Amino acid sequence: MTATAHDTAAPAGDAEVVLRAAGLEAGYQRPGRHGFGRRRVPVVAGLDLTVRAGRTVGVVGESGCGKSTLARAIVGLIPAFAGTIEFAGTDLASLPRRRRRRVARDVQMVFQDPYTSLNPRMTVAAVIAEGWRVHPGIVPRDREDAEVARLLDLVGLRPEHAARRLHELSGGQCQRVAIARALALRPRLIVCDEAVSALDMSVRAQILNLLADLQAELGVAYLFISHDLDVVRHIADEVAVMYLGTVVEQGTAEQVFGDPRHPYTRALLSAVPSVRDRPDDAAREIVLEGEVPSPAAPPSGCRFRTRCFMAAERCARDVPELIVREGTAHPVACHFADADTGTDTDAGTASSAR
Ligand SMILES: Nc1ncnc2c1ncn2[C@@H]1O[C@H](COP(=O)(O)OP(=O)(O)OP(=O)(O)O)[C@@H](O)[C@H]1O
Repeated sequence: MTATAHDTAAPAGDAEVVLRAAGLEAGYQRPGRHGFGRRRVPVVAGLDLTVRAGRTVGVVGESGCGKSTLARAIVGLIPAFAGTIEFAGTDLASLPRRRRRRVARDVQMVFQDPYTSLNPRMTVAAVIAEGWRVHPGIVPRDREDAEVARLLDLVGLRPEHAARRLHELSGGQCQRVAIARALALRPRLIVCDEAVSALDMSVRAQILNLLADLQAELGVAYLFISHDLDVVRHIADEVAVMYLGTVVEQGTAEQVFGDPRHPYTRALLSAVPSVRDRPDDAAREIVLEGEVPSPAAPPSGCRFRTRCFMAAERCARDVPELIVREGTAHPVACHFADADTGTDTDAGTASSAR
């Protein structure tokens, strides 16, 4: 792997905002109590997030914390229950379905498994051109073959690949096709949901480098969702740490990896010393006990408190806002974000503070 994206990137604050989610709630419907009616379960709950033009925001968190649900809400696969998803000045969350579909071409998604997200029996050319049927006027019909060839070249495939069917390609080649398909609509933002997780290490590095090159060339922004901190460390300019449907810490990659302030971020990073900016300084491993609680019955106050080694009485009462606090340089949703528990905490094991 080459230099990480944020080694060379310009400061985050100066680029235009392409996506801003505020107080976002999204999730699923479940049968109501005693089997009557249906009730909404907000898996994403009051989430704030900003993505700037041409930048990459990595979203990390344990399995089940709502990363995929966030992705699905942003691209419009599921509706928002509340809050806003402002994209280039328009609130996508409040648009009627039809108009939303029109804006949708600007926000594309690449899924983890191209074999299930795309039709393996279709030719590569048909997969790439499919979006042009839904959003006519992007490429004239008589220019489509040339545009497919250009997109294939862009993602490192040969023109001959156009006639092949997806099931004839390797996983890495399929993911390149999925990226070409997303780029075919000339989006400003691509949501990558575990887009390299199913790939071998060497192919993974190739696809990450491809994404970085495409960003430098086209200025596309990525919301890059991954449970793999090493991958996010490599590709992200900024990092948002998610726990039980909310962002608990967000900052530049240097801030989050070099000076993690939320106890949940500290616990995640302590398990992967290779991603720490200052590995010598890292706390010994903080073992998080238990699982992420059900989004249907989240803890009161701070959602992380039931697994937190720093939890106090106040945490059960007051919801901590995601704000820059005294002693922190970036937003953290913890009442005790300024407490120094860095190297020598008594936090060998997360105690329960129920
Ligand atoms: N279609 C669905 N219907 C009901 N609940 C769902 C559905 N999809 C996800 N959930 C619930 O939403 C919560 C978050 O799931 P989500 O897949 O968004 O998390 P994640 O962080 O992406 O985890 P993973 O990396 O394992 O996919 C989980 O409690 C899950 O059970």
